[in-house]
Amino acid sequence: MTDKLKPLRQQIDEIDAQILELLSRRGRVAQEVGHVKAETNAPVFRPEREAQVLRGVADRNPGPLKNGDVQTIFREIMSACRALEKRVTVAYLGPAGTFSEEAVYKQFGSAIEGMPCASIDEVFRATEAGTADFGVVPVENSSEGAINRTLDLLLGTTTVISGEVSIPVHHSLMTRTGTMEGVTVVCAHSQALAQCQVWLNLHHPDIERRAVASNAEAARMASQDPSIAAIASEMAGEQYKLGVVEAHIQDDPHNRTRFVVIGKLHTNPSGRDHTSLVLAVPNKAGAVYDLLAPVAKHGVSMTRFESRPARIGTWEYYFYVDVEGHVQDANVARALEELKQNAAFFKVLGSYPVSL
Ligand SMILES: C=C(O[C@@H]1C=C(C(=O)O)C=C[C@H]1O)C(=O)O
Repeated sequence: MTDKLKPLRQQIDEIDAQILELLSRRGRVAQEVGHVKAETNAPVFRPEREAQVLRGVADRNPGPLKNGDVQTIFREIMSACRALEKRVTVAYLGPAGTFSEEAVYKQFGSAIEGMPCASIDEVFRATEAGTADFGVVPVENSSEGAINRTLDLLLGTTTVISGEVSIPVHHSLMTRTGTMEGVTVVCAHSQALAQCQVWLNLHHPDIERRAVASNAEAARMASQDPSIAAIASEMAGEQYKLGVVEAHIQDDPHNRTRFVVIGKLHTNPSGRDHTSLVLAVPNKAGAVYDLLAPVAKHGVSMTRFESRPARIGTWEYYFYVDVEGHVQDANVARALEELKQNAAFFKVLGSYPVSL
């Protein structure tokens, strides 16, 4: 056995030496890129370029490693190379161990400074003030719909959307002991309680449900009190040394949350992009229909349409619309120009690469 392993491990050692040499070369080139950018005051983080690199490695991947795994490795390589230019600071809804933190790492890799914030409002504030270079905020969940606070803040922010990240959201029921003995209350963020309501009704109909600030906070509470069970990610459970009572209790097995990256950076076209806008129309018959006509006319696909009350006491709404393409694409530019003519309110939130 050992005789057979030895030469194979020698091969791996030789390959690792080559990988290390190549990584070092890549790092030195990234440093040069950093110097060129510094001369022209150009931004360090280029989401469109990173998206192209990640799509490229998936397209050219000869196997046997899976595309997603190769992309994870390259995500980290780019993160480490980027950190040689500058370590970007990213604000997100904390504490550590939330799905927002997972989204941050999926977008930026781990060579960053994470800045956990107490609320979505604070993420916007930190990014607007420049305390953070970027912010990552949840915008919609596949089972529960829009994250209204994010939509409301996007309306007035001076930041733009420079990226999107979508991650699978799996919830587990966890306690200190890994059993439900002595448990009188289940704590989680209100979204997570909603995403697990059918399962809870079926298995624990009589246990009190309590909404808390985040799932990670619920996990922290459960770690200190045996009468509390938390619904959170297993990552958060591990952080607080909880035992799993039941894994994957979310009602929809394909449950996902989409996040947007906010910042001051206007992203260039990557070849596969989305553009987000907010619109309002005068309150008259057929106005929404007329408003959206240019989208179809110019062959632009709409991928999302969401409404929010304008909160000015009348039945008026803001419409949050996502379309395929970049504001610099000719058909998108023409459609937006016409949309703007018919709109009482019009704001482009940003164009950015489609998430992996
Ligand atoms: C090296 C660059 O800077 C950053 C790092 C990248 C990389 O390591 O491939 C890609 C884009 C930038 O976010 C670059 O702009 O090319």
